[in-house]
Amino acid sequence: MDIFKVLTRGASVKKETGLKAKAADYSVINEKNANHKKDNNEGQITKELDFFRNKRIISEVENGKEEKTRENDLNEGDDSGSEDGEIIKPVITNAAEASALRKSYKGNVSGSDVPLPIGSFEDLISRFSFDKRLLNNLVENGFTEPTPIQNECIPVALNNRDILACGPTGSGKTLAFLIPLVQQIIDDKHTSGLKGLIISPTKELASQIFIECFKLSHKIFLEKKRPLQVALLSKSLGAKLKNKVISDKKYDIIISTPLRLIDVVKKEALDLSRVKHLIFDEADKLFDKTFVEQSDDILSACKEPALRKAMFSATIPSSVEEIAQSIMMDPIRVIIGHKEAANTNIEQKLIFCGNEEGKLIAIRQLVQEGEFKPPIIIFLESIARAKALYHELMYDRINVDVIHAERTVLQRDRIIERFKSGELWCLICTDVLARGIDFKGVNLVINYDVPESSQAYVHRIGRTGRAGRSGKAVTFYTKQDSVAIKPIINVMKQSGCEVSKWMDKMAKLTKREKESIKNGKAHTERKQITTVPKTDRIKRRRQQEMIVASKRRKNEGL
Ligand SMILES: Nc1ncnc2c1ncn2[C@@H]1O[C@H](COP(=O)(O)OP(=O)(O)OP(=O)(O)O)[C@@H](O)[C@H]1O
Repeated sequence: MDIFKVLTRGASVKKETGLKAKAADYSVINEKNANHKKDNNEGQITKELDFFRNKRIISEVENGKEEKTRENDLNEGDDSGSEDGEIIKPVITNAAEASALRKSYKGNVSGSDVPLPIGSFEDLISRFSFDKRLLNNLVENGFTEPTPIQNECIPVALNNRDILACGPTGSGKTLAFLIPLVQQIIDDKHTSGLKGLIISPTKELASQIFIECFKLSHKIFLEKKRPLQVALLSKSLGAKLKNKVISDKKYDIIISTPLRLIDVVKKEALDLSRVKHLIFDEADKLFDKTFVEQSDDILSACKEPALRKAMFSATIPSSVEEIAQSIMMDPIRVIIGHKEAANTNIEQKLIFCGNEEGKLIAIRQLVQEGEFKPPIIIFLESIARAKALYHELMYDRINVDVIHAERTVLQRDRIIERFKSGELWCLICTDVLARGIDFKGVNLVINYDVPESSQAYVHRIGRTGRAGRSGKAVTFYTKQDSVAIKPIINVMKQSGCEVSKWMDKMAKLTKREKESIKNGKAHTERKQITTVPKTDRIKRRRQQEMIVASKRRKNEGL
């Protein structure tokens, strides 16, 4: 069967054999690996985020139903602590072992009194009296060995130190801040109220962090057999807090976007004065011009003198480092890999398309050549362009949908769920999904439009090649991208990709060009996306208008 037919196959075909089986089975594309992939992905989909189950969890947490289940769980026995006296020897016991381990994953850790990294999760038991229930939750979720960013950041946080951490996309930064946070809440079980606050730039990412945190704190009880309470600050929870339907003392950890949090704090519905651990995920985004004021407001509302602060991202430009150094107390800086590079599991490629029409032709060529292997994410620079490409690819009968800020939360959730389950093969989006979102099996990322900065590029292509998997990223560029493409070539070089001589020569940025990129002026206005001749477009629009008018007449009973 040719690849184009496979791609344009509708969801109805999948229903015959069941969603999971189909989601797992890209067999037509890679027949050799069919069985292997099927086994892997089936497990992954059931274990991974069943999105509607997650939605239920969010609302059950708000409505308190979850507590009942957890109370029942309590009767199954609390095996926290290490009362059985079993002593597990830490794997990393001295500076020489630490240095060898760091060398193996190109870790650069600096600051005063840097603690030894952990060599395994078991190390935590002997070194930090780690909660066994928490360790069990890690293992039950399939996390048996720490990733490098976790090797380093967990002991730093458990030593109650401020952290500035930078590690590749998809390398496990979420657990690197969640594991010590949950342990610290357990250790602090005698004080009630909000102690841990995690800030994320988007709702989707906040929701993903919440689910991870929820799984990690499963069956963990604090003083008086009270379950550890985690919440996502959703619109409805915000309203309940404002109306005092729920007490703001109820939760131990809250995950939120900046604006929603500030809204609730300003209405005095949530008190941040006792927060002891404040974590900024995607910190460079939260301290750029879009969010810096809100982040500052949050910092001011957290009045606890011993407040521990942590910043995590795959990209930390020097401007953010400066801010971090000014707001943190004697921080430890953890860098895994090269700070300016992308994840080395991603094969990166540039395609010159000449002009805008050339980009559509390039996509069709990828399809023809069998390079368009789902699941695929395509990034564009604006909502209008994302919508336009969606219509073009729909017209080509590709199994595609689009996410951007104008779609409702419900629409966005549904599309993400369909993409995660494998029902939807190609997802078009703006930068709203560029950061943090963990779609595990993405095969290919296409930058239909050159991203506005090297950081945006690293995050966009980081939606593939996650958790040790490999992935591909293709960036289209035209004559008008001659400046904007330069930082991308530099990232490719830093990530160890082969760069031809002419590309290398082209990558050198003048002072003026650097300035124009910094001010977002490297792009000029792009031409509309379409390969359909103007007369055909007018014909299509007229047809559409006639259909709408006919429907309206029918509704009006004419
Ligand atoms: N110790 C571990 N063992 C196995 N898998 C892990 C481990 N830690 C994290 N993962 C998995 O790795 C994937 C990527 O993790 P995560 O989303 O935290 O990456 P990230 O570094 O925050 O990426 P990004 O920079 O894109 O936000 C997730 O699917 C997560 O479940």
